[in-house]
Amino acid sequence: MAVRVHELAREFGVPSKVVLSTLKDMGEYVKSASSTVEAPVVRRLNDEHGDKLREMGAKKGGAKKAAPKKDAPASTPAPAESAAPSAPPQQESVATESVASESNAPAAPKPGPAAPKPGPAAPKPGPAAPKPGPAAPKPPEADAPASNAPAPGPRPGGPKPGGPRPGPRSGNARPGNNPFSSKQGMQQDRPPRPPAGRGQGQGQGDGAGAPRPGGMPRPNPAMMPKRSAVGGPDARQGGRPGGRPGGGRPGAGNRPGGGGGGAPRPGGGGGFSGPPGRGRGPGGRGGTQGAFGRAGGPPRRGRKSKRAKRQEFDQMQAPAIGGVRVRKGNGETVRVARGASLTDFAEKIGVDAASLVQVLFHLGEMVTATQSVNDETLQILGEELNYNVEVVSPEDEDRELLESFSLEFGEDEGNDADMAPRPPVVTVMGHVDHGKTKLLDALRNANVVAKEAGGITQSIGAYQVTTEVDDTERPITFIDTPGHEAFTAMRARGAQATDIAVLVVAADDGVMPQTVEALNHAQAAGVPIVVAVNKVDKPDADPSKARGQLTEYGLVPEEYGGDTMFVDVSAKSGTGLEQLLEAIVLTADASLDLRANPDQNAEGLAIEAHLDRGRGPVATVIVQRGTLRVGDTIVAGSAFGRVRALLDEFGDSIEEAPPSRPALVLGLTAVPGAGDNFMAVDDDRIARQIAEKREARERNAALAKRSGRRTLEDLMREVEKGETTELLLILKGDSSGSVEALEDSLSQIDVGDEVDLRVIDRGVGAITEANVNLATASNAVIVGYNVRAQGKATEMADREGVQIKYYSVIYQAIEEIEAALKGMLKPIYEEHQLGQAEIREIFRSSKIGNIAGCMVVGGTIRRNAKARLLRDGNVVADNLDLSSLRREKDDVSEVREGFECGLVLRNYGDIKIGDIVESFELREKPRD
Ligand SMILES: Nc1nc2c(ncn2[C@@H]2O[C@H](COP(=O)(O)OP(=O)(O)OP(=O)(O)O)[C@@H](O)[C@H]2O)c(=O)[nH]1
Repeated sequence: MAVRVHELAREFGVPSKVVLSTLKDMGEYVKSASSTVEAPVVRRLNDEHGDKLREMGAKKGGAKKAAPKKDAPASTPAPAESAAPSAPPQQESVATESVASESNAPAAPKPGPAAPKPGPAAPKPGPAAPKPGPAAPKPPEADAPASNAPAPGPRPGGPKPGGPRPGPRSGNARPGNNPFSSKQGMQQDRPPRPPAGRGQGQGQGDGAGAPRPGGMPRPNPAMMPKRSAVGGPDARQGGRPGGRPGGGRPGAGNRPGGGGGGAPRPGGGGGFSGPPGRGRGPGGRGGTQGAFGRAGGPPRRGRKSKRAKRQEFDQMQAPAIGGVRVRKGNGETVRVARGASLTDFAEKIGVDAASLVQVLFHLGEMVTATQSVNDETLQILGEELNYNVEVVSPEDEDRELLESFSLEFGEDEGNDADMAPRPPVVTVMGHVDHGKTKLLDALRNANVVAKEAGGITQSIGAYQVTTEVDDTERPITFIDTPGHEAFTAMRARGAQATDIAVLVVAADDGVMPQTVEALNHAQAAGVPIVVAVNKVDKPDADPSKARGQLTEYGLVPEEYGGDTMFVDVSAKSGTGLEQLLEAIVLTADASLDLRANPDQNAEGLAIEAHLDRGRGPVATVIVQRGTLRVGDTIVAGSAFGRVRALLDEFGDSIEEAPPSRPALVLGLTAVPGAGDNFMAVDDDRIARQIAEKREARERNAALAKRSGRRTLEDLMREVEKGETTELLLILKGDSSGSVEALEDSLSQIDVGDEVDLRVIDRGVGAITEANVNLATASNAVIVGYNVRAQGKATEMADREGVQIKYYSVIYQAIEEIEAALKGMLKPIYEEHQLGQAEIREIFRSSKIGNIAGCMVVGGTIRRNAKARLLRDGNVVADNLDLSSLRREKDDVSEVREGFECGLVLRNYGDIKIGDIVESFELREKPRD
């Protein structure tokens, strides 16, 4: 990645001290000629001073230093000619351009910024004459590469064929000369290697004509017969002994000394060819010669331990990608959990995670070893390493886990004859304040009153009501958490509890943004919708407006010839409720086949769960198939236990819960999450094992997430650079549903890319010391939703300066957090003009510099404001300060139009009569 100063100096053909001083001028502190310079600095050096340095080099000792480069083509003309007739002229141009291309080379591997900056010569295929410098010393070998000349290799030092990123991502569209391509850098299917052996094929055809430099260490015979190829073996060799420490990691086509190959080495190794006769140091990372080993010379013939030899052999087997050696697979399938980190993947394929980080870096992606990476990245990495990566979703994983116990979730047992009808499960959604809660209450109460006078329902998260349709009692299950947040959160977990959605639209308000959101969610889930036009009791109610509006979203009322049932209701006065229930039943009958096998082990979903002081973990489940009975052993997410009691929405004990029946379950060992599936199993042990495995998996996932968290130092660095600001939150709530709903809503807050919000932990129950601990460590804010801090947590939070915010209304929490995020945005300043003064006279003072005698020609000149100097309408100096502003002999803070004044621009003396001094202020602009 980095190159040493003296190597840079050699490259430019100037003494090291020239490079040193140039670097110093650039503000880079570099100690000595052997200090290393990082890739971005090399790039800057090249960009800003490259030409100058090369010129100097050419003048000074051009013949001496630059000679190898310029001479090289001359020393290899024969091969080039024989290889490709067009080569000679091209070689010349390559030779002359090589410097230019080199100048970009160091930047090449840097994926982001470098990508869009294709080196001028980069795309030019110049296979025959890559970095000729090192080639010169070994002309006899030149013929070998010559035979490779036509190979489409990247031009040396031109390793930026559009940047690495697009390459791998675009699959086949990878540029042909992409040194990172699996077809190039790592290919295994290379043609047999000509006996000429060493010195040929600098990775990838690029090195043709550029034999291995004399000093290329250790032409280890062991590596010779293996892997054939144009560039193949050399690519490997390049990475091994030829590599340079750190920056070395030369690899396929990257051997710097060997002609720069594709020069994908970040930091410039590829661009700055090593001195002829000098190996580029011992192997890249992991090279057996020690990353900081000898700087060249003849190979040492010292004894090697068996282990070292073994390692070396392994290294030889390992192809290199952009200079990184990673053992490649043979197309094996590797299963990786979704969101796995490189460490996880590395473990699976038995390589070092750090090398995968590097490979990805070369592929244009910057991730840490423990950071979770997306599916696409895993696939790309797999492709590059010749593995067939199968990303396994948590659902798949869970399915497999259950399969390992010969269990299956989600399928009814038996055949058609075993199926019995089940009631529909309904979720009520709609815009805020349109009356969802009131409607749910009204439905519940109306039904209760009708049935058993005095029965008071408890909120267990769901309830069942009955209605009579065609003389039959038809039960309907309502999920009592209104709003689509919970619905979506569950869907995100692959759980779908809802059969039908009731979309509540207030007749006086019509369709609103969340109405549309809700209907989109329902439609996306393929859930039929019944529209409840609510608040029809209101004088300004206009039920037909909602009908008309919803038609535009594909919900056409039956009365308009569509197939969506619209019912006018008033949750307040109770009108239309029976019709609504009927509409639900009819819609279910018309569009769904709601049947389940009641005679099997129960399966379903946990829709709510919390920790009850007296009763321990309690969960509301909705049975989807089978029948849940007291005494059953169940596993729900990572909780398990034997059902101690089942309660219905009246708080009454029930013995069993058939399909679609919501029930409160007591007896679990832990609180499951909303949306977790549950199933009854025959054996306690199985339940425990499944729960434990799930818990371990969750823990690992959480750990991976946490370790991927940026450290405070990272954060500070980023803030300093003005890159991102992040707000970390820990959410605690009274139930898993509310926590999930809150998290889901928070994730939808959008304040642009500058600021990030991340929930690093969440849970049900009081805020504990452990929460405060985590918040302290990660500088997070704790949000308590309907919960309080427990024990010493408050004290500890005060001591540690951890902020705890309490809320009992979700929207308030969201609003405040959104405001906080906006507060974290850097202020936007806008310029505000104050006035202009014309310089009429200049007084020179040896003490305070040039004093401008001015006339304020417009507005006001203010001392504490900023100033700029205009000459003939052009800005000649900006962002200046006034060190003094005087009227007559008095210091003043401002001078208005029409008055004369004397002013001094701080640290700026280049003023002329007739110049205009403009005074302006930067005012903070409130964000919308
Ligand atoms: N006049 C009238 N007012 C109603 C009706 N239904 C609900 N309201 C009122 O509308 C307001 C909002 O009702 P909620 O049930 O809280 O609405 P919501 O959709 O659940 O609101 P959020 O929970 O905030 O999303 C309350 O003041 C209700 O009393 C109705 O049918 N007629």
